[in-house]
Amino acid sequence: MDLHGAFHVYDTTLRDGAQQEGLNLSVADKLNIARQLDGLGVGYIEGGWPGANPKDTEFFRRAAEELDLQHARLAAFGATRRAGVAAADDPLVAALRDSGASVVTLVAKSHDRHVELALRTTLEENLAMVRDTVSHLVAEGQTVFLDAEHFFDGYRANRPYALEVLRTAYEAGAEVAALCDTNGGMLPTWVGDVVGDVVSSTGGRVGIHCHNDTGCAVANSLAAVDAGATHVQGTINGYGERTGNADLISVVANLELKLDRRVLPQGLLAEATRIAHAVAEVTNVPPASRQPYVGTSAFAHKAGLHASAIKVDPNLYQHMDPAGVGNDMRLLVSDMAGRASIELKGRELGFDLSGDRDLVTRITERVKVLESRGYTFEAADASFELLLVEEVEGHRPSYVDVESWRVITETQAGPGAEALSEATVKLTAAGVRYVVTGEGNGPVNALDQALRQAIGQAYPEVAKLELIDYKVRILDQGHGTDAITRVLIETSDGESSWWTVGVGHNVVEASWEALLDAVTFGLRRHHR
Ligand SMILES: CC(=O)SCCNC(=O)CCNC(=O)[C@H](O)C(C)(C)COP(=O)(O)OP(=O)(O)OC[C@H]1O[C@@H](n2cnc3c(N)ncnc32)[C@H](O)[C@@H]1OP(=O)(O)O
Ligand SMILES: CC(=O)C(=O)O
Repeated sequence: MDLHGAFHVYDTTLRDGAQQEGLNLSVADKLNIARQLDGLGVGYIEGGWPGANPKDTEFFRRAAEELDLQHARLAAFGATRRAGVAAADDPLVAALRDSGASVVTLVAKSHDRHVELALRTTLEENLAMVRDTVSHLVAEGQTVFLDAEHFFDGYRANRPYALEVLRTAYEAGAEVAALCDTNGGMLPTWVGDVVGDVVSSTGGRVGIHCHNDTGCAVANSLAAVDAGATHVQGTINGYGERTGNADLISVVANLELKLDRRVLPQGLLAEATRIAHAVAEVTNVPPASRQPYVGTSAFAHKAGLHASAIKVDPNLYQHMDPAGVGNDMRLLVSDMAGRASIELKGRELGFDLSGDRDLVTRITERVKVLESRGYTFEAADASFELLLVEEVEGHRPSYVDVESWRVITETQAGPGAEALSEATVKLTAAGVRYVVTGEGNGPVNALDQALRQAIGQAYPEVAKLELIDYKVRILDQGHGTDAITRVLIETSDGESSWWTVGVGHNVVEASWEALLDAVTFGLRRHHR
């Protein structure tokens, strides 16, 4: 498939995505993301604006040396020459020319008001800026795309001029004119009408670049493609200025899976979930669980009625097979579960509960009662698994017999003195009684230390377990310090992680319950 011919999938995560508030990428981050994007099979990776800042200039230098792209071409982004300056003499145009990128995407004004107010030049000079810059770079051997900024607003204000900017670019050698909904205010039918007119009026290749200010960036991009655009821009996870750009994975998945258009190399869409999450790791922006296609909740089912139909055929409550984008179906257990949810969750965890209606009913009812007391099993799979094992095997998995625990917090007198907690745990493990004291900077930390030191003497594998996240939620607000507290704990053994839950009037008591579940689950996993 000729990715650069039939249809352009153009990623701007490293340029417009990096314009998102709170997102800051180093050169190494950008190189890492570029490799991920190439793994997804996009046709173009816009790497940034060389010449605008040292980091982007450095990115293009290192990309030329270090990136071995299999699918994508690297694009350098920049603006048309300044008014009144020859393109060859404009330092920012020179930086694009010398970037080593084979493609340059030039942002140009196409809205008459912007030309006059922002550029403070004449409409004629703006056309000359477009013409000179495109032809200069084409003459230097680069492929040039034009990003027509504020195109849709400009088209409404002065259609002949907006079209004239595009025609000028095409005549100077631009291969694509991407129509930008820069302020993100468009709706799909409006975009479709304008793109259709541009395609028939200019005969040039049209692209689309949408922002998400109306929540329609993906829909607007699809409307543009439907109307004849053959170049679509977007970003991974929809990063971008303000409310972001079109989420490129949603756009591409819709094109491939719903509209039957091949826009990525065969098989690579199945990498989408992994890549979206890998990019989120680099950007350090937590991935949105409800993100279409690739979110962890995208194929998660909570309602009992859904699960009972899914038991017959998952497609009854799913718009597609999650494997198509590398995602997984998940069953959530909560007070909204019915027997089918429990049965399916059991299957997911390796238990066949299908033949025992009473058992499934008992587990379902127990979950509902516990959830009414504040437990949440959809967020604590490991605690649910222990409950399941207890019901199936008739006893709760246990490696220790806890006799007692206590914790005190002490503050020494004097300026700057910090509170220190000390916990004592008494338990029997593998037939031996242990009395162990642990210290920590808080009561839960001290308890965690004491518990793991005590168990660790009988089961050294506990040393691998690490508490990696801890969440506390007060459940019945209004009761002040008498409220019920729910604690969720995430624990890792270095290979995977799991969540456990504890509930109590006392935050330390709730934490202890979640800690004990966490260690029990870890040991059970190790011994299996
Ligand atoms: C719609 C978009 O998101 S486009 C991408 C925008 N991205 C960025 O702005 C990030 C990178 N930008 C930068 O680092 C800086 O703004 C630079 C290096 C490009 C320019 O910095 P400065 O020279 O300090 O100018 P400043 O940012 O204040 O203003 C932009 C200048 O570019 C001009 N300009 C804006 N759009 C264009 C254009 N399409 N073609 C040519 N010139 C343009 C403006 O008129 C202004 O000119 P002036 O300095 O004569 O007033
Ligand atoms: C070019 C660009 O990012 C925009 O117009 O939104």
